[in-house]
Amino acid sequence: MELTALKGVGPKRAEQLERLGVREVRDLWTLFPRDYEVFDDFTAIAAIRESGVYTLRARVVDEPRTSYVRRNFSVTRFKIDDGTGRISCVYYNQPYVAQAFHEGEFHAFRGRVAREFGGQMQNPAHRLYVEGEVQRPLPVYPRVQGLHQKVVRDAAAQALKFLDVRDMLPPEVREKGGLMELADAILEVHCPASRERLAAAEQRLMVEEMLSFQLTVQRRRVERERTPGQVLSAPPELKEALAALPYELTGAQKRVLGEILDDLSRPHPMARLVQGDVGSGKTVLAFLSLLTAAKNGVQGALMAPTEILARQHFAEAQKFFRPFGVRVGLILGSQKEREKRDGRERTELGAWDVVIGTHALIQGSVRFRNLGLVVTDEQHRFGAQQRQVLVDKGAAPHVLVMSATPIPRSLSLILYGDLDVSAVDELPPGRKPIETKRVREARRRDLYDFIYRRAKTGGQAYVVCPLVEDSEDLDVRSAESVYQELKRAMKGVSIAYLHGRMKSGEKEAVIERFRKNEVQVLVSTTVVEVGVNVPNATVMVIENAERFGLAQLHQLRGRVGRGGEASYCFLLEQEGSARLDVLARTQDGFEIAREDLRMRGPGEMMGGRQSGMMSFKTAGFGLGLSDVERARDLAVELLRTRPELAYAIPEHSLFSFDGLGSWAVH
Ligand SMILES: Nc1ncnc2c1ncn2[C@@H]1O[C@H](COP(=O)(O)OP(=O)(O)OP(=O)(O)O)[C@@H](O)[C@H]1O
Repeated sequence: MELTALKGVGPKRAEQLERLGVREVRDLWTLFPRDYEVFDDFTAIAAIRESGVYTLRARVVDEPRTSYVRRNFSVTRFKIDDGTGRISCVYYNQPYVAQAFHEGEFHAFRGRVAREFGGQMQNPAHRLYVEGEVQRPLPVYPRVQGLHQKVVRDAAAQALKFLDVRDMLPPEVREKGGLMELADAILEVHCPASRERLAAAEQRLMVEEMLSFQLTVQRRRVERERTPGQVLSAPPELKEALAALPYELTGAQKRVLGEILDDLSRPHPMARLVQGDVGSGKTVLAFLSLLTAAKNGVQGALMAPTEILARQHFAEAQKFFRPFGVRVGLILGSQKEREKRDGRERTELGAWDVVIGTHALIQGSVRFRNLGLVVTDEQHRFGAQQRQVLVDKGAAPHVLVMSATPIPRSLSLILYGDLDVSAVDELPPGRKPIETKRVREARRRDLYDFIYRRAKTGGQAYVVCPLVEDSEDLDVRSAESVYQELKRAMKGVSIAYLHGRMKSGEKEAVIERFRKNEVQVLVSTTVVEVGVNVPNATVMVIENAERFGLAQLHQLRGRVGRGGEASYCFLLEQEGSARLDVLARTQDGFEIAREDLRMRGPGEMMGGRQSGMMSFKTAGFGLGLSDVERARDLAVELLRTRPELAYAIPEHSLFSFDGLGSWAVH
C-alpha cells in the first residue's frame, strides 16, 4: 500500500519518509521510535532548585502570547501553575503552539527548565492532562529535516490500522519462551501501555528480527552445502612460495591456511571469513589461496575497498606471483577507458589468472573465463551484496572474506552464521608494542615538538582528524585547519594533506610520496584507515579521539608499528573519555572488541552506521548479548524442528534480509 494512501501524507511527505527507509505503509510498522516522551515522575514547581529536565503537571494561567523579536524569530509565552509555584513556558519559533493551550486547562509538560532566565521551561513536549487517565509514553520517531513528529506519529498510527503480520513462532514456542504475540508487540512499541509492556515488546521484536536473519543465514548455509563446487588441491608451488617468503608464517597463519586449503579441496564452495587483527598478515593468506586457484587452472579475483589498497595489493602481488608464472591484472574505476577495456578483455579471455581491483570488478562488463575463487578484503559486512555480484560471475566459486575488524567470537557466530570463521589471532614475532597515550589539549605543543624532532631525523607521522573542513561543531578540529596549523608550526618539514573528496589519482600520488618519505607528516581524514602499509611511519596522532569507536581507533593505530622501530600512538582528546584507556592497556584487537561489546552492548555494534556492519532495526533497543544469543538459539532450534520455516520467510516476515542474497545453485 502506497504511503500517499494515508491521510496527511502527500508526495512531498512521502519523499521525506522515504529518507527514513519508509517506502510503503508496511514499512511504518517497523519504523521504531528511537525514544519516548514519558509523562510521569512529576516534579512540583516549588521543588525545582537547579536547571534540568523536568516533568510538570500544571494549569495554564494566562492565554499564550506570541511576539516577533525579528522576522524569523518568534517567542510564544504563557504561565503555568501547579499549586506549589508558577513559572513561564516559552516556545521559540513555534507560534502555532499557542492554539494548543487555553487558560484553565491542565497539561503535562516535559522539558528543560533554565534557572538563568528566572526559571522558565523551554520548548517542552506537552500533552493535555486528564486526572485519573494513565499517561502513555509518546513515541519519538527518527528525525528527518522538515518532517514534524506529529506527521510521523499520525502516519504510524494510521499504518497500524492495517497491521497484518503472521507470527512465525508457533504458539507453543512462544508460550514456553514467555513471548508476546507479534502483532501485539508492534502495537506496543508504537504506543506502549507501560514500561514493562514496552520491554516485553522490544524483546519479542528482537527475537523476530534475529529469527528472520538466522533463518536466512541458515538457509544460505544449507543451500551452499548442497551446491557442487570446484575441487582445488594444494599445488607443489605452494611449498615453494612458502619457502620464498622472507619470514615464516605464524602459528595462526598456518592454521588458517590449513583451514582454507581444506575448504578448497572439498566438492562444495568455500565461504570463509578470515578475521585478523591489524597487521596479522592476512594478505599473504589471500595470495597463497589465489596461487592455489591459479595452479588449478581457475581464475581468482581480489576485491579491495579502496583504490589505494587495490594498488598496494597489486604491487605486492606482482612480486609474489612472478616466479610462478601467474599473470596478475588490475581493474580500477579511475583507469583510462582504453586501459579498462584492455583489462576486461584479458579477464574474459583468461589472460589474467588473478584480477585485483575495487568494486569496478563487479560491473556487468567485467566477465571472467572461469572464476574459481573470490577474495574480498572488506572492512565490514556491508560488502555482502557487492560480494555476491562478484560471486555470481563464476560458477559457484569459492569465497574468502577478509576482515580487519575483529569482533568477539560470541557476536561473529551470530552475525556470520552463514560463513565459517577463522581468526588470525597472533601477530608476527618481533613487533614492538605501540606506546599509546591519551593527550590533553594543553600538551599539543609538546606533541608537535615530538613529531618535529622525529621528522627531522627521517621519521614519519600520520595525523588523523574526524572532519575535512571546519564545521559548526567547534569542538572538532578539521583536517584542513590542522594541516594549516602544522605547516606554520613545522618549517622545513614536508607535510601533505589527504582527504576522501580528493580524486583517486591525487590520493594515490600523496600516498606514494609518503611511501617514499618525500612527505614526513600526513594529515588526513580516516581514508588511511583501511590497510595502508608504510612501515617507516612510526607516529600516529588522532585528533578528537573521543569521536571514534574503539575498533576504528585500533585500526588507525595499526598503521604504525609495522616496521622494526618503536612506535607511538597519541590520542588527543577535547573531552576526556575513559574508554580510551583500553587502547593504552592492550594491543590485542580481539580483547578491544570484547571490551567494546561489554561497554556498549551489541546494539551499537549491530546498528549499522556506527560499525558499518549490516544494520538491524531492533539494534536500537539496546538489548544485551544474552538477549541476542537467546534469539539466535531459538532460531537454530526452530529451524531444526520446523525446517520448512526457512523457506517461508520472504512473504510473511516482518523483517527481510533479502539483501544478503543467496548462493547461486548451478
Ligand atoms: N609471519 C610473518 N612474519 C613476519 N612478517 C609478516 C608475517 N606475515 C606477514 N608479515 C608482514 O606483516 C605486514 C602486515 O601484513 P598484512 O599487510 O598482510 O597485514 P594485514 O593483516 O592485512 O593487516 P591490516 O589489516 O592492518 O592491513 C606485511 O608487511 C607483511 O609482509
